[in-house]
Amino acid sequence: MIIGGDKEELSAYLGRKFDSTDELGEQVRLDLNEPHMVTVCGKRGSGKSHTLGVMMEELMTLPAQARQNLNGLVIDAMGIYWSLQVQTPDTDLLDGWDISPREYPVKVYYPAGLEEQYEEIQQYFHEGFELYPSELSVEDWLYLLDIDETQAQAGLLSQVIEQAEEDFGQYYSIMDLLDKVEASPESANIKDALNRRLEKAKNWGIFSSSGSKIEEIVEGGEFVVLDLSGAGALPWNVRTMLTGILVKKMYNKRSFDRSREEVKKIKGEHTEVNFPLVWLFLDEAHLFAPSGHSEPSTDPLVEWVRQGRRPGLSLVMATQQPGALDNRILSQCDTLIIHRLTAGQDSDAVGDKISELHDAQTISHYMQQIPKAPGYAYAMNDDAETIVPVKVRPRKSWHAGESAKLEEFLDNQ
Ligand SMILES: Nc1ncnc2c1ncn2[C@@H]1O[C@H](COP(=O)(O)OP(=O)(O)OP(=O)(O)O)[C@@H](O)[C@H]1O
Repeated sequence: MIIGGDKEELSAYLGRKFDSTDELGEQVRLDLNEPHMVTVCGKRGSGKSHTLGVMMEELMTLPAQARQNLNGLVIDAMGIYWSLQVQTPDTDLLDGWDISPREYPVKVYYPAGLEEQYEEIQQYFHEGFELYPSELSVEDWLYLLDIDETQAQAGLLSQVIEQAEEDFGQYYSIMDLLDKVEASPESANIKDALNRRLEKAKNWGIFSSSGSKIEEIVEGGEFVVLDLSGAGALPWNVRTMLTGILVKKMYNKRSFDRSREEVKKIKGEHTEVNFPLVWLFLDEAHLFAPSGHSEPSTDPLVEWVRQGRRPGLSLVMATQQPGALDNRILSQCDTLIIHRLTAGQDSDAVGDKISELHDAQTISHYMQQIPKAPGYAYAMNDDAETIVPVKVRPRKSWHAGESAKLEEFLDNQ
């Protein structure tokens, strides 16, 4: 069966149906033809990141003509999806699934200024990305540098940004801002305080002039992993800011391109995609769009899930805590993959969503039936009348989300 569609060649092999016996049943596939907003949820260790990895693998095996018009983009805050490039060593797990180990041609980007830290592992981490400081508004900077707008530093920051824009247009660096601070007639205390904060921002490695601009990395036919784990250097608010900027840019570019395609269609002319359709993957989504307070990525993500279908934008998110996710996002999701959840706020959030289905039981009913082992889930789609029990297939590539064990470091391993 294909959840949410009917074209097998444009669908993802997610896994096989399970029931109360040990036998697995028919294939369960997910539609990839239309844009979808997918939430994968479940408690720690239930198999969410693994399921995201399976969907990434499936996107990369779509027919070539489909693939060249889409981009798969993983915002990888945990630094675990680079391992799609390595085939799984757990070949025993593949028995009975009719699949073989595989490596995938993924391009991994890291913050350009952190090149040295990534040197040892550059076989799998290919290229740096960078952002111009001018991509951020004065308000963004105040937020990132943790400066209150009533502080004197805020006034100085806004002045130096204005001066840098006058002198260099959009092409100024943090060094230029530091020079302007130095030349300012402000008191030494205020200048020192702002300098310290700007120096810190320089060390994040994203305001470098040696990498690719983030919008240049989203190309048709490519599968891109943006490693925001940043060798531990990127504070969380920088990750959410970067995500917000990137999501907003992709949304704007793709929306405009869709209008162009529609005009061509009306004129009966052949259309080609300029900016590709995007499947965006986001793990730990509740940290990027939390309920209760707003992060810089919240509004761009809400807009993406609300308006993304027309321009062909999809989102696959994973979260341990669906109850902590902005509920404008959960309510716009058309597809849910529910791994094992514990009772409480998170089950309730998902329970509300599945109660929209005609024949659904309560969430606690499903959680009583689900096996304890990782990889079991229930899948539902707004258009389907049912909720489907599925054992997610094993990964063909290496899953890097496993816990580090001491035994790995013993000589005889
Ligand atoms: N469908 C599956 N088949 C086989 N093994 C699986 C499957 N799903 C998950 N696993 C294994 O279970 C373990 C936990 O999976 P995973 O890392 O995806 O959990 P998670 O829910 O993302 O956890 P966390 O919330 O801690 O990130 C891993 O060792 C993974 O290889």
